[in-house]
Amino acid sequence: MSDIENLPKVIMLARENAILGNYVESIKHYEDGVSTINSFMNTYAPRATKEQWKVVESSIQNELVHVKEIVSINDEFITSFGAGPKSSHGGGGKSVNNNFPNVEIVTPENKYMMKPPAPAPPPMSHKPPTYNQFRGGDPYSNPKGSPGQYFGKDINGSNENGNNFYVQNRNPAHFQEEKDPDVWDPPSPSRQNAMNRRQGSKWNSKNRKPAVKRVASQKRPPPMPSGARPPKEESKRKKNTTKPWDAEGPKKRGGGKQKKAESFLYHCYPDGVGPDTDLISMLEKDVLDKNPQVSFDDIADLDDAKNTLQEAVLLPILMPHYFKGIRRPWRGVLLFGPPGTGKTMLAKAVATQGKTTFFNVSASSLASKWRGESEKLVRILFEMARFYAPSVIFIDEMDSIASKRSSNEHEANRKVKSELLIQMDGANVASSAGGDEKLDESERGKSVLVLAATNRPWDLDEAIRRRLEKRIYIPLPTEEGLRQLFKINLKGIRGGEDISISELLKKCKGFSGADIAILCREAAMMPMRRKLASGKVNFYELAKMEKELDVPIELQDFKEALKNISKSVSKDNLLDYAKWMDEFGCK
Ligand SMILES: Nc1ncnc2c1ncn2[C@@H]1O[C@H](COP(=O)(O)OP(=O)(O)OP(=O)(O)O)[C@@H](O)[C@H]1O
Repeated sequence: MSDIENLPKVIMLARENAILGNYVESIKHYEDGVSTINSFMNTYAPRATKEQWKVVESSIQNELVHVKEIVSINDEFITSFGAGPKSSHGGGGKSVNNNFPNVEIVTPENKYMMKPPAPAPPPMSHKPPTYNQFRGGDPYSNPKGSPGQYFGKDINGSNENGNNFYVQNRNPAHFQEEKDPDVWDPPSPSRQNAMNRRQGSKWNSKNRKPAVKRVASQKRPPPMPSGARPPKEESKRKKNTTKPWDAEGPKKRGGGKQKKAESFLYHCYPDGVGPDTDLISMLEKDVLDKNPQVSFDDIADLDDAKNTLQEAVLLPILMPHYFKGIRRPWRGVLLFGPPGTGKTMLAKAVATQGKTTFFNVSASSLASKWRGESEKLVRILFEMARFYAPSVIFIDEMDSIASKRSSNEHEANRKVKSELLIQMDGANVASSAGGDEKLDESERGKSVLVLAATNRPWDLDEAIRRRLEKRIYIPLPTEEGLRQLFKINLKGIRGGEDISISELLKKCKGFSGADIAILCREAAMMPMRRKLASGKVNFYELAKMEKELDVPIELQDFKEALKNISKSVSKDNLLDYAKWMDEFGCK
């Protein structure tokens, strides 16, 4: 616990060191902070607060990424100007640069002898501080985008004289004669690299080559954005599909460095920093579900759907040679049906059983939260899925991003939809009709399956519908299904002798799996509610009676609970599903 209490102090040190240019120290403190949060989340943190801790962790990670970015750009700058040892790591740097013999470099000692620098040109990039600095921002102010601004309004990046250490020590503007502010220099190699990093993301549509289906003879396209540094030897190696979160993996392969290269982020950017670091980190953190842990046995009923999914996902992985040509794996599978019938559980079970990497994407969050970046996000998502293949990309609420096209549709929506179509066409390495014959051994079985779910299949865009080749109806549970649902939900809970399942089944006709789960939860709380309603105890006294309240659930409890709960799917709704199933569904 004491570690977590020290967290604010650690982060404060990390920020202060970043501002003072002591990046090694800063990174060390940030990493300490992140690991403190992680171990706290895994041990003491109350369940209810975990989401909030994740947010805190993510924002600290972001700051860490930016500090690393500054270090990397500084190193690059220093290398290209031959400025000797890597001063960006916290050292002072030389006062004279041998490549620029007539030009003094500003140090804290000689800074007041310098001429005021040329006014800064208009900012090109709205984001990281390093760009302003490379563009010759005014070092005697705290420029927009300085580390001070970057690390929070309450922290300024200045020393006691009001000057910004970082900018003073590293700004190329100081190395130059006074210039016409309206005339910009051509970018230096290092500046050009920096610009390319931001602008040259391969996921930006204008930089992107048209999606091409890969065949065996074509190797994976180079993942690095143009202009960024070439990947180090480690990441150039043949793709390793061992999951990075596999605890045994790195040990077997001998160390943390390799583990890094196996993550998609480090695969794209060997030093962990690049224009799309934020998006990749977000996807790795929020969308990549490392451990869905749902088995088919946890799911009641739905035998047909289970068999179809096993055939669609598991068999192609197990028998890749059989699933080629006309038997090639499905490109996409749609699970449709009323809400709360187990579609998400099925998708997770498929991923768990197939030991595939599971990407759990909620379409609405993809469309709204990342508006503007959604299209790029889709591209990175599929690229990441290919990297971690075999993978399952589960897109819940598919209708919300892939609804029918209309003339007054928002441009952003249209773009996301088109991107989805392009990516689905190229998603499955083994799905191209002719190319799969040429696939080499390592590519076989490394498929990416798009598994989509919707409660409104009739709203889907036709082109998307066509790519979801297998469309499986997930209906309300049958009577046997309801029986299994009670069994699953009441596992580990004592039931009174008087509970008649057949009586309950009659009352629960038309209930979904989610309705049954809620009913069982309500019934299990009834003894506690009765005690409270008797008026004999208050909340505090109740809290001391935990053992006394843990009594078997009785039929009466279910009857009481049924007064508060009713089915959530209407008959009309069921007719709509049946109609759509007749027209477009697969048996
Ligand atoms: N067949 C089932 N077997 C076991 N539990 C089920 C089943 N169907 C639903 N449930 C229960 O309902 C909850 C919701 O299920 P799930 O999220 O898979 O439904 P869904 O069909 O994806 O719903 P939605 O369409 O609203 O997203 C589960 O957490 C589980 O408790």
